[in-house]
Amino acid sequence: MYVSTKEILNKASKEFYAVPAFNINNLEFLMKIIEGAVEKNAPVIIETSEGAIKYAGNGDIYRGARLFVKMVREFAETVNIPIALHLDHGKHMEFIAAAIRAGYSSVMIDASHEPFKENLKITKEVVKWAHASGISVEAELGQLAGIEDNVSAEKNVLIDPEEAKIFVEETGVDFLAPAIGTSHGAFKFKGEAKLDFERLKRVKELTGIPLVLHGASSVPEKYVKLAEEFEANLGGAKGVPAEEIKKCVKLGINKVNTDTDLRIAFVAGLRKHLKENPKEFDPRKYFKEGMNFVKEVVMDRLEFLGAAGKA
Ligand SMILES: O=C(COP(=O)(O)O)N(O)CCCCO
Ligand code: NA
Ligand SMILES: [Zn+2]
Repeated sequence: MYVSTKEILNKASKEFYAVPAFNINNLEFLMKIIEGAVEKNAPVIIETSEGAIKYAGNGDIYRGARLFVKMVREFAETVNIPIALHLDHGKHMEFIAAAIRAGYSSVMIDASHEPFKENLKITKEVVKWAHASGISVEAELGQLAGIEDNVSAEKNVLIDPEEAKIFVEETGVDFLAPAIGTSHGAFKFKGEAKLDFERLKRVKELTGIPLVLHGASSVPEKYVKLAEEFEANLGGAKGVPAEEIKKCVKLGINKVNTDTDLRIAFVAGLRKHLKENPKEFDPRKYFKEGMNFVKEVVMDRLEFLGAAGKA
């Protein structure tokens, strides 16, 4: 079923589990995410960045958004698990407009780089606009950047729980992404992962709404090593250990954004298959191994987040 993201996340928030939000840019990743979620009988959120929409629409934003809605709806309407489609890191109004018009389940307005008052103002407007079309909204407070030696980067990027309370009350936003020390991509921490759990706990207590963890890829050793065996150069790649993410779920994280792990899993399989099958030129064959690794990551994440069996 194609459902609202709010429906999926409110249930997760009540029962203290989390649902992964997997980024896609193409059919292949979408196929394996859905396959994995069906096998785990789990809800799943598909998300696309502005870049993915530009890529799919070959520069035509509305066409790209529409294409993803049609692809995801086609899968959702033929399987028995709840599936939502979310615009990730909506920063420009034309993408938010296209996502709302195309029929996305939810949109993120990411104005976290703006000062608090400005972020609040912009988010409040987008909430009014999206809610008028029955679409839920995610926003971000604080900025995604690692914690170096337990103090946040000079820009004080971690979320302020008191500000979060005001922000949620004033904007009516449906879910919130608190910056607690993670960052995007494959090189998240210099030393060990450092997340500010106390801060997360406070934000949940003061806002009481579903929370989103960005930069939540674990960068599993298994796929990094395999990719490097086949000439990839991912030295220094480091993610958030699953145990740390599970602690975040216990403290109120309900949506866990995952992009990098799928990319690394896929490229490991692709590199391996191409190297081992120099005669192969059928994409349905040489994409297979990487697609199967994507499915492995999907199923493992659905399991450890507690979403398995919750469809
Ligand atoms: O928060 C995340 C997931 O971040 P990651 O998968 O890199 O940990 N996203 O919003 C996905 C898009 C960011 C680029 O990767
Ligand atoms: Na998002
Ligand atoms: Zn993110």
